[in-house]
Amino acid sequence: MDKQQQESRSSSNKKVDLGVIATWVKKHASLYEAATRHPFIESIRNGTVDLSSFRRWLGQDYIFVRAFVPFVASVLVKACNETDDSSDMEVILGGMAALNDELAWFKKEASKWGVTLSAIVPLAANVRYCSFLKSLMSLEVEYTVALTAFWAIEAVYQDSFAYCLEEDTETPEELKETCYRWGNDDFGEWCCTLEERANRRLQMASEDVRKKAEAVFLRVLELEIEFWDMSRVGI
Ligand SMILES: Cc1ncc(CNC=O)c(N)n1
Repeated sequence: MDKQQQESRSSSNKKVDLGVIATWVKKHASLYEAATRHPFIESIRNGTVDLSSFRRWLGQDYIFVRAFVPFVASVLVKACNETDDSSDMEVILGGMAALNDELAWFKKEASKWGVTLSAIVPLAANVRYCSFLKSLMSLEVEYTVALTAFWAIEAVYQDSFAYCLEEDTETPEELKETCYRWGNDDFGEWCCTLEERANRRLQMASEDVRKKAEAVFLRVLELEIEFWDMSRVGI
């Protein structure tokens, strides 16, 4: 193999290694950072978090997760119908199983913080996010697009809460369990697997579907930022 061939080969290998999603995260780094290093997350990490903000986030997130379950179920149905590879189904099913524990955890955590879940009224940003999830459940939304959204939604939480658990942070002891729920290494690895599954689909997708998936990724980041913003609304 001559030198030129080697170079083109190594540069194309590099592209494959990076993956479509990693190139998007790089390309939209400032929006990604705004979603994963939000002032609410920074305040947990440096210990200045206002506990009424935390309570508000907790109640709103319970409502979100209840809407998230049927969305994930719709991704699972699409995987079963459309993919040639059963690994996707297994990864998605793992995510669904975790949501079962998560709903129980929210109830336990809410009672610890004196938050009455049955009395929570969804705020505007939450309503917007939940209707976005609903729109993604449509049969017209391609599996690859829905899978990318699923990855993005999970990755923002994983990245944000793992950041609060890094060494030499001031995260309050009583919030560590919450951070650990999404910031733990197993969830991190599961998110990487989900990213790989999404990358695989994106790579074989048409330009049109890839464009739609990128737009959905950006919309998820915006909605996550608005969701974190909600914690700051004074009541
Ligand atoms: C607003 C929002 N985004 C992502 C997650 C994480 N996924 C499931 O728990 C979440 N709980 N809430």
